[in-house]
Amino acid sequence: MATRVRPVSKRCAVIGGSGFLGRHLVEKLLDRGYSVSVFDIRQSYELPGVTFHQGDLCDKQALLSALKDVSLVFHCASPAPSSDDRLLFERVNIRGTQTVIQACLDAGVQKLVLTSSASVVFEGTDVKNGKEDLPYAKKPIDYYTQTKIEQEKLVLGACNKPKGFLTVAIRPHGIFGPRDPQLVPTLVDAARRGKMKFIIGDGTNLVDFTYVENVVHGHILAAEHLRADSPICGKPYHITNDEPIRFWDFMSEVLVGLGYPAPRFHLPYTLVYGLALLLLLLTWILRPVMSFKPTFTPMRVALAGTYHYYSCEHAKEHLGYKPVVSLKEGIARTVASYPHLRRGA
Ligand SMILES: NC(=O)C1=CN([C@@H]2O[C@H](COP(=O)(O)OP(=O)(O)OC[C@H]3O[C@@H](n4cnc5c(N)ncnc54)[C@H](O)[C@@H]3O)[C@@H](O)[C@H]2O)C=CC1
Ligand SMILES: CC(C)CCC[C@@H](C)[C@H]1CC[C@H]2C3=C(CC[C@]12C)[C@@]1(C)CCC(=O)C[C@@H]1CC3
Repeated sequence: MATRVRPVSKRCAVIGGSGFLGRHLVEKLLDRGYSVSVFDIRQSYELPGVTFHQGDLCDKQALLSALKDVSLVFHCASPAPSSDDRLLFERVNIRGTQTVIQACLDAGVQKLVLTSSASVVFEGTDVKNGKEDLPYAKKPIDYYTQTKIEQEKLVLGACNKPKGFLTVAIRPHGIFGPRDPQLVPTLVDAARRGKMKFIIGDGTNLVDFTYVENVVHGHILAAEHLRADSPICGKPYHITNDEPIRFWDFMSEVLVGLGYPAPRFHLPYTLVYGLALLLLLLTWILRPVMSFKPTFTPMRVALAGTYHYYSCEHAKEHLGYKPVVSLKEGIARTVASYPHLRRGA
């Protein structure tokens, strides 16, 4: 029997495909008939239809073998924001992204979709219904954000219609869902250590939390709309759930869903932010003798106590984007996916 040959245009690569978002993206791409090449420094699963290439994205030769016969690349690799390691962020997010672009050009890749972040415009002060034309943060709140800005500029700047190399950036915000190693585990860890009794500020600040499948949907729409005659070339797009929620209501729903009490007592924002700065200073001073990671970093306190929600009108208009999973359903699926993090488990 003759084997069915997939068209070349249905072969894509996901750099960072072993991660939380990357794996969800890979699964949806497979559903949609793509064959996928995953490039990552670690291999976290096996799936039929996926070829794994283990390597560091700063290594162009390693990347080139993963990009063979690939016309579309998704770049969603990054060190974890909590690592706060300046040199690592600069190496991977800036120099590594330059290497990714060069490898795409050398391999004849036609489309590059970057996972950026809505945080590229966040400076620790309120952003309400922020659109894509907000300026990049002049004083980025941490090294992660600083290097995500440089990364986005590099990818969007590399868009070159005459060369047939098209790029676009997706800016998600507060991604959550099954298998997320960051949001729910950090929250539950803080709750188990009795640190989730307090609401920072008055608790009315609205923010975006975006269910992972909506973020995946935005990426695939962007890839499929990326053509030389499309207005999306070289542009960033916010992808959110389009349902801003109070930060502390979201935290409470997840905590209560997992059997923990909701935070109740209010603490002034400036006091907690000041304490977080002091704690950060202490970690630097004590680094030669001991190392510890504070739960309440200035970045987390800023995210917990300010408004940060973004408009996804441009994505609706140019990509035909509409969230596919509501916030309520996303929270329910997420809570159900963490039985091992339930209180008493
Ligand atoms: N989680 C969130 O709330 C948000 C995430 N993002 C962005 O989404 C993307 C994916 O994030 P997550 O899935 O949450 O993170 P993750 O940590 O689960 O996945 C990142 C993947 O990148 C890989 N990686 C890191 N350094 C690498 C290197 N040098 N070479 C090859 N692979 C490398 C890791 O092994 C990991 O599998 C990142 O670019 C992140 O900046 C943007 C907005 C919000
Ligand atoms: C201890 C509590 C005050 C907070 C626990 C939850 C936090 C770990 C998360 C709440 C908002 C999240 C968030 C991100 C990481 C996890 C949180 C801080 C990002 C920084 C991830 C990377 C981005 O690009 C932006 C995200 C904004 C929201």
